[in-house]
Amino acid sequence: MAGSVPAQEYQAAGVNKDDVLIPMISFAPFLSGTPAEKHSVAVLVTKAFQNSGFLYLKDHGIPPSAVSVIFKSSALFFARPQTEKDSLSWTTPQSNRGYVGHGREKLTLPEETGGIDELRVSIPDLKETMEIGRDGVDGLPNRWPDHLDDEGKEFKVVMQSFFEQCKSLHTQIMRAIAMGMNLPEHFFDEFVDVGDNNLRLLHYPPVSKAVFAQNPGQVRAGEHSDYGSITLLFQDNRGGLQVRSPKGTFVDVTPIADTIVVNAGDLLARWSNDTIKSTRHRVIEPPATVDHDDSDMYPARYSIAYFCNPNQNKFIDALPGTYGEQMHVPKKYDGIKAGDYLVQRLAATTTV
Ligand SMILES: O=C(O)CCC(=O)C(=O)O
Ligand SMILES: [Fe+2]
Repeated sequence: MAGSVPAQEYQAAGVNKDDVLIPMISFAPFLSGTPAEKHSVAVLVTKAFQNSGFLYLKDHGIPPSAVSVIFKSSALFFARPQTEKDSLSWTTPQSNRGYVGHGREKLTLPEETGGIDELRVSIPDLKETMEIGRDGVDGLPNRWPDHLDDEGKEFKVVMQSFFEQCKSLHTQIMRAIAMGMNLPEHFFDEFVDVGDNNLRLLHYPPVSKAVFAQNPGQVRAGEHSDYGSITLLFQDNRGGLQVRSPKGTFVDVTPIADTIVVNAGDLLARWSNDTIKSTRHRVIEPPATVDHDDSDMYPARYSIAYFCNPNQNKFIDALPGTYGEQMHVPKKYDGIKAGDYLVQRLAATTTV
């Protein structure tokens, strides 16, 4: 494009190992740059989704102060007595809202779901989560702690506000993908405007090092891919997130301050006729290099995942330009309603 800014200017090293390239991309030029700058960033973002399925996003418009408020509020929530958390329990995959206690979810690969109950008992994920959905959906209330105390009221306010900020960023990133795929910039707007997204607060409690020594298969969160369009992941500085490389090794997605790890989910991969990759990832005990203390416990880890989805009622069928006789590329999947797809996937990993 004439006058366009070289793409490299917005891209710095993130992770580059074992054929996994996770670029660091500054989003500011997309949000407020010239049309040429915007286009350059859109191409970079789309390439990252097509290449490793992962990228680090900086200058994304969500202020660090807002993120730190959410982490604080999340830590306060998980510090509540177990009985209070249990009173806000997650109920069904359709609702996907509420508190999920330790060991209740076991993230797995699709081919493993037959043995989910046995797996959950033998090597449960070492985590607890709080799931927050779009507010105001008939019959599917969020499990807010606002009736408990002032801290619970505050929790509701800050989470609602963060939910909206992340929802806007989802729309912007989908606009970047649309441009990068030579679709009209606002192509996806009508697919994501409802905000059928899911804000998941994660707490991986401190865990004895012996647990990992005794169970070679033990992880903090099992290997899986995400289900929806994209995930916005905010991590603390503890580490442990890894993606699976094409070589089959696991590569650390090292925490980088003030960035969001953004990855594509299975539904976006399907929508793109697999031109975009939904890459498997997991959370292990942090890499040995970080772990030089003498304690026999690994400290806690907190993270926040905002799972973005197309509107539940939207029919997701292969995107224009991703298949066709002229390209000699067949359409790989039947169309499916977004809500049906997501409920099927959630039902496979969690017990009611
Ligand atoms: O905690 C993390 O860093 C990742 C969690 C995750 O991948 C998930 O919940 O889908
Ligand atoms: Fe994930």
